[in-house]
Amino acid sequence: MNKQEAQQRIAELTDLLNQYNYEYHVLDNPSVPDAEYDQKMQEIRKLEEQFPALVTSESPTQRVGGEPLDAFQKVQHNVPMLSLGNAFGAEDLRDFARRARQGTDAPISYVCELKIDGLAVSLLYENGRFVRGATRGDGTTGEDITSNLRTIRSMPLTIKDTETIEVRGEAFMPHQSFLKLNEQRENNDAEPFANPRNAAAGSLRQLDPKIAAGRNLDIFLYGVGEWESQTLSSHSERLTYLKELGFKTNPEWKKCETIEEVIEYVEYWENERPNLNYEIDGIVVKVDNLDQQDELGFTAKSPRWAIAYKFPAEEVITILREIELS
Ligand SMILES: NC(=O)c1c(N)nc(OC2CCCC2)nc1O[C@@H]1CCC[C@@H]1O
Repeated sequence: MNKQEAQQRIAELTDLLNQYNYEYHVLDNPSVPDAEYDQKMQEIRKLEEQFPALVTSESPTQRVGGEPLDAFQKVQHNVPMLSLGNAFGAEDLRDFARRARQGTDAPISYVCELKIDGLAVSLLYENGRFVRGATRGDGTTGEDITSNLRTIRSMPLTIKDTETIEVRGEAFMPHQSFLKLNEQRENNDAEPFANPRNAAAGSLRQLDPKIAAGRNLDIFLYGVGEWESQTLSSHSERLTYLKELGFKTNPEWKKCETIEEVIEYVEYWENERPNLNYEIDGIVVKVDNLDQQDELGFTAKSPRWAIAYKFPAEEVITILREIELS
């Protein structure tokens, strides 16, 4: 096979393997057996060994980077990554709705999302390629953890939209991965992680991407920061668009026309929470219409158009789950 043919075959394999990866890690619905995925990964690795000049950063072989970093670079968030005010009961949610109604004339509809208990991250794509990943940090300055975020299999290395778009979400460690990791750590006399959030944060702060690659991290995307075109008019349309682009969005989000509907959603998930295979610490409630979000604006550190309804701490349930699995 000459270089030209190898380049053609590498491109074919890259598209195929990225599709298989998407089906397995985002749709949870693989169309080919693992053996076929492994066989094609073997084939592209061999071709890239024969023709090193043909290796591109989008190749599925490049998910797990090379050398460990010496330190993380700082990243400035041009659009601040804000935190959320809290609500602890239905009345707090009704107060939130009352305040929102004072800030805008049109009727308000909401979007409710499970509040994933992980690490808020920012993913920057340029010309359809993942170019930089960062932690939220203090909201304006985060750390560049691109090489670690690349290792999250459910995160696409390329998307079909070629404009500059910064996507935001929560990186997390699913329960099964957390329990398995702590089992390994205890077998190696290492300190177990207290909870999946700490485990995810600790994994993404490793300077060696090979360590993060072994931690079975996952990610749900829930918003955008910088975006060249900003043509959509609601948050729910954004969630739909992110899914179309191939991002993993949490399937449980719901558009609610009234705050009473929001309260029903919150009560449902307070009961349903133990049946999830990842940690949530509440529900995020957002005003859906983006113009209304702009009208409502922000306080010093959080939006007036969003609030976090907090569930009581889940330590007890986590311990019970460990007992049940041991
Ligand atoms: N953890 C989450 O699942 C989550 C979410 N589903 N949606 C948002 O929306 C942002 C947008 C404006 C302010 C918060 N934030 C979330 O988590 C935040 C990020 C920073 C602090 C919280 O963890």
